[in-house]
Amino acid sequence: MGVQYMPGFGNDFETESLPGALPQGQNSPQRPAYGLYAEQLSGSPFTAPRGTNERSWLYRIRPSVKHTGRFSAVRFDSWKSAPNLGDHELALGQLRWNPMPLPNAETDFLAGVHTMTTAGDAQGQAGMATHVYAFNSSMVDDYFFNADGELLLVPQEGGLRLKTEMGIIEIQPGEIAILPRGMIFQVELMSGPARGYMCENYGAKFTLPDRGPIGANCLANPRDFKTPVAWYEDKERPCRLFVKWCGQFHVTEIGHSPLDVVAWHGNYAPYKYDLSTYSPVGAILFDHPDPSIFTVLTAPSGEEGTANIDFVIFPPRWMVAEHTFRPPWYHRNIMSEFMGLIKGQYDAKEEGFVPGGASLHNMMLPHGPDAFGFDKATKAELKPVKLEDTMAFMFETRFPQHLTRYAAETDTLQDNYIDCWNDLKKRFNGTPEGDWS
Ligand SMILES: O=C(O)Cc1cc(O)ccc1O
Ligand SMILES: [Fe+2]
Repeated sequence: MGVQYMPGFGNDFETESLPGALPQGQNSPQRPAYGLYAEQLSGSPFTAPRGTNERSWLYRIRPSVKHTGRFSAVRFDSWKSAPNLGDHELALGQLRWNPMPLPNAETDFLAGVHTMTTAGDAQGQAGMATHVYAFNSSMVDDYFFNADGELLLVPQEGGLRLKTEMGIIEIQPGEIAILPRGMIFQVELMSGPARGYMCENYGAKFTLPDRGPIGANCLANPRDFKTPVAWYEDKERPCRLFVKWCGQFHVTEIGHSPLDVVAWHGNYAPYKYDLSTYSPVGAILFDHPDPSIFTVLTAPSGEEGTANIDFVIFPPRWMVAEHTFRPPWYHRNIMSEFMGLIKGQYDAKEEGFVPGGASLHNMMLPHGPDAFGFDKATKAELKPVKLEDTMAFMFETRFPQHLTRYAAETDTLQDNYIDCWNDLKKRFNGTPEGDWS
């Protein structure tokens, strides 16, 4: 039987993998069915307002206290947390990277995560980190949870099977998954090696952006978000649970799998989303709108309209704007923009920004189409054009993004990125027509 999901964003779901395992009418019966233990997992303070109050009730073979023995410190040196300042000497600049190579040595998900940037402060529960991952082996008896934030996974190559406490999620490139803070999970490869991007959100959870005058439909529609049905493994053999907690890693050895939730109900749960179900709304007469029209998920910061993180995509779409420079305009931004490319080409950078690669346009640093893209767009015949077979994305944050030493020193860093604007020539010649040759 394939993996099954329940549709909806932030619903109050209920699911059981054995008949009658989920109590009805109450959360904490004296003796739950099947001898299960009842346990609450709180994703918000008890007293959070209804709209942001998140918790689930899990009915499991063992309570979570049995899934942690004594902890000991362990290191994953390539996974960094904010604040992580001053560990490299690369000067400020607009930056771009080639794809992280797939590893030769056996590497699992935890070892394959390499942090590119950190922003804000994990302990202050504000900010984020951007990571790239590449790995070639599945976690077998190892499990993990991240107390520092929820994880947004964006595969670029290779499918992932995310076995979580609350069910199994399978994602391919073009899909994303969100694993809530504290959720225990294991990552398996579905076929070959995997590469992709991950955003770690230290702040308030991702939610759907308000649509304002767009109305009740389009952009990311709630029914296209999928939460897995309950699934468990009753596995008794030596296992390890790794934990990331305030930027440090710890491990505890247990004699069984912690993925033992037979039934659950609630609204704190992992989910996936297929980016091809995003219904973009854009310019149908003239001008290039702000990229916020392509926001899939937003993680608010407490200040209205000022996201801790916006997750934005640049999906296939028609370009029809008249008398308009159609690609992104030149830009300086108080928000900091980390971009990746899942497939195809990005219209502002047809060369150099390749699938699996990344770019960083940090707070107030100018960016925009390269000279080739500018030339092409200013000379283009403005008939309807479809941007096809493409999917770029952006993790945009209100906080400046600080490079890790890995990002600053890796061989994949392009040393000539800023040359892409070299050939933008002066067009001003004192005449109203300008020099558009
Ligand atoms: O290409 C970028 O860096 C992101 C971006 C996209 C867009 O549509 C408008 C401005 C902008 O910076
Ligand atoms: Fe920008």
